[in-house]
Amino acid sequence: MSRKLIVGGNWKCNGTQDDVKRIVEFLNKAEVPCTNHIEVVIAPPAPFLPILRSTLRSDFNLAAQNCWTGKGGAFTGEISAEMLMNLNVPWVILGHSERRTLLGESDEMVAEKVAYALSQGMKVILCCGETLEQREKNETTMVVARQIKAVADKIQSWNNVVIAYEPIWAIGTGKVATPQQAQEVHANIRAWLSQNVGEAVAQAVRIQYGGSVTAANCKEIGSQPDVDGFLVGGASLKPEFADILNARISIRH
Ligand SMILES: O=C(CO)COP(=O)(O)O
Repeated sequence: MSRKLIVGGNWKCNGTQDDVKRIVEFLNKAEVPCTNHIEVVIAPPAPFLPILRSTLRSDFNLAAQNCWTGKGGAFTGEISAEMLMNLNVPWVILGHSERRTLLGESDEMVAEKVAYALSQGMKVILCCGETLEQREKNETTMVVARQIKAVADKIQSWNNVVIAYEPIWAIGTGKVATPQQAQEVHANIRAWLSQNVGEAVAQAVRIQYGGSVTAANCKEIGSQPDVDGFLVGGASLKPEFADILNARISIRH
């Protein structure tokens, strides 16, 4: 089955207004030869969403990096899915390992967020991934399955969900997973979905790889059959992000 590629740029908690101008400039100039075959989703820090909405090219979409578990209200510091929809921000990244580990988001909380965002018509990039210690103990498959099961238990449809496999040991470390390591986990995620949700969902859900992706290493990882794109952190703030968008395409098409 052919799945449309999806590449995300997760800026995390980085950038100033000047950086935004500079980044939008190179994004708007980037030549992406075949937007029919690739979806691009940019996730700036929340305060910059409106300026990106009005200055970023319209064929690139926007994502928030988090949202609340339910309807907005007395939740100081939070952002609701309704607000994001109101701002024309259709995507949200949920369950990023930085939020799981630094802010204590549990599998259940992430699953609640995913279910609520979907109920409001949003599209979700659901992150999962193991620590180095878990990988060394051969727990990768179990950990990733547990993270995905929590969500599977709470949602009816996977139509608007993309999974991002981001091994924690590869995030921001320069230590990228080998193409074989990425492919193995992606194939295991698909096998889990096939057994527990259904074969059609397993074949249709897109799975991105994230963790130290650069223009130099993305071709090899992206050539794996179960890798449907990337979630890029550090390199998404640099002009090389445009090369990542193009590099992947030249392999499959
Ligand atoms: O966490 C990531 C994307 O969500 C990956 O970050 P880096 O590309 O900086 O390793």
